[in-house]
This record gives sequence, C-alpha cells and structure tokens, in this order.
Amino acid sequence: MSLAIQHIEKSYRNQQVLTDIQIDFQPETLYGLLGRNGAGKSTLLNVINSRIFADKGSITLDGENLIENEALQNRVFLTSEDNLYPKSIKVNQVLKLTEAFYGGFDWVFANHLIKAFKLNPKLSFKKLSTGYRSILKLIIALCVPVDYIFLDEPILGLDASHRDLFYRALIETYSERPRTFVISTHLIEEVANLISEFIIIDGGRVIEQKSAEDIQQSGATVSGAKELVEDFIQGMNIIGMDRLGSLVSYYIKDYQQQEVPDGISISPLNLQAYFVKLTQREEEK
Ligand SMILES: Nc1ncnc2c1ncn2[C@@H]1O[C@H](COP(=O)(O)OP(=O)(O)OP(=O)(O)O)[C@@H](O)[C@H]1O
Repeated sequence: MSLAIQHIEKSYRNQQVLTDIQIDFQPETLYGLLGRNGAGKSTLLNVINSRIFADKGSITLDGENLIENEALQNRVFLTSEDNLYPKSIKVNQVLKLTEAFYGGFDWVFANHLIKAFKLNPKLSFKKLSTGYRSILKLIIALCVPVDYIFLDEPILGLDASHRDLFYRALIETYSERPRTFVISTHLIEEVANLISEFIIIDGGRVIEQKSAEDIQQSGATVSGAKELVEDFIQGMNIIGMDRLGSLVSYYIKDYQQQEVPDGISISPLNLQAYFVKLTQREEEK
C-alpha cells in the first residue's frame, strides 16, 4: 500500500524536466526530497498533486490511478503557492476553506500552532510577511486529515526559532498520527534528524534513494587539529571539509574502521557534504 510514481516524464518545449521518475512513497514515512536549484523537485510535486500533468507515466495510490480521481486526491496534499489564494482572503478563512475541502481539519492543533507561532488569524493573506505565509501553509499541512503530505520548501523565510518550532510540531503530530510527509528543502543538515529516507534528484532524475542512516554510515566525519587530521586521512576518499579556527572536519566516503590516534574523533558522515559531492558539476570541482 503506497503512493507509487512510475516512469514519470515531463518536458517544457524541448527541455526535458523529469526523466523516468520512479519512487514508491511508503505509508507513515518521513521523506526528504533533495535537489539543486532547477533539479525538478517542484515540478515533480506538482505532477503528483495533479497541478500539472506528466507527458508519460502513472501515479497510483494503493494500486488505483490517482490522476483525475477526486476521492483519491483528497488523500494527498501539497502546500499551496501564494498565487492560489484570493488576495483579500484572511488567515482564518483560508483555514475554513481547507476544512471545507478536506474535512476533518485538526482545529485543536491548528489553534495551538497559531498561538505558538503568534500568527494573527484576522490578518489578510496578502499582509503576511514571507515567513508568516510559510507558517500559515505549515499549519494547514500539519492539520489536514490526509495520508500523504508534500511540503515544497516549507521553511522558506522562517527564522531559526520558528524553524525549530516547526520541526517539533512535525514530530509531535507524526508521533500522534503517523502519516507520510515529503519535505523538499535545501536545509539538509537541519532536517537530517527528522528524515528517515532521502530522495535525491539531479537533472530531473532520481539519482539516489537511501535512508539517512545508510548515508551517514557510508562514510565518516574525521575531526581534530588540522595537522593531526590531515596526516591521518592521507589516501582516503575526501568529499568535503569544514574549518573552525585550528580545528578541521574532513568528510570521508567509504571510511574503513581503524585505530584512531588521540586527538581525532570520528562521527557519522555529514549529509550536506555527501549531497554536495553527489550533485557537483564538473566545472565546480
Ligand atoms: N512552467 C514552466 N515552463 C517552462 N519551464 C519550466 C516551468 N516550470 C519549471 N520549468 C523548468 O523546469 C526545471 C525544473 O524546475 P523546478 O521548479 O521543478 O526545480 P526545483 O528543483 O524545484 O528548483 P528550486 O530548488 O530552484 O526551486 C527548471 O529548469 C525550470 O526552469
């Protein structure tokens, strides 16, 4: 029982934007959808949610064709783009409209989040700042009664405290009622601890689908004093590094367990470094 994307293709004029996309979104799973600018993430999310149509391929939910099936489409939700809302609509009207469309809206949690984020429900949507528009969309996404929720850049414009509040709210609602969330984001390290499965898209193709744990175990972060670390990592497969004063962290792919000198610490591989290396272009090397 899953949301299955099979052989999806999409072109604009003569630009191929999605190529042979195949993903099986499992129930009750937290996915991270990663990809560089222009990789095709939004296009894919729009295709899954019937906002645009694919040229080829199929999408099924629990084995039934999802496209043009209204009853099934009510089990799938994608956060809206700003221009989908009428200009003068107020925050509380947006929430009521969502309830009218999907039914079973979680008002208790919504009101709790409205207070926690200090969102004014009487303001019109157009008067909300970029961050508060994102907050309203997040509240809706966390409170609609659907099984597959897609969040496209959900934390756009949110300050660090509000991002933290969102991550905690997501964990809270997921623990109470597990369902599938697919989060498209560029803030990889921030979501690393929430996500169980990463899907990486590059140039319109899925180039990797792996659990966060598998990625983190596929290498290591070697940290310590610069000279000590650089001596230790000689000959290893370095995919990135960070420096903080005299301390360095090197990200090593395919790290072999071995005895480590005093002063060096080994921790799981940094997801961001892995992603950057995987999607690096020739000219950026
Ligand atoms: N309506 C459209 N007409 C023509 N080309 C489009 C259209 N929508 C998207 N594209 C092109 O499709 C490609 C993928 O765009 P998409 O918005 O899906 O990428 P993305 O991964 O979401 O990028 P970002 O992280 O920058 O938001 C881009 O090259 C974009 O220019």
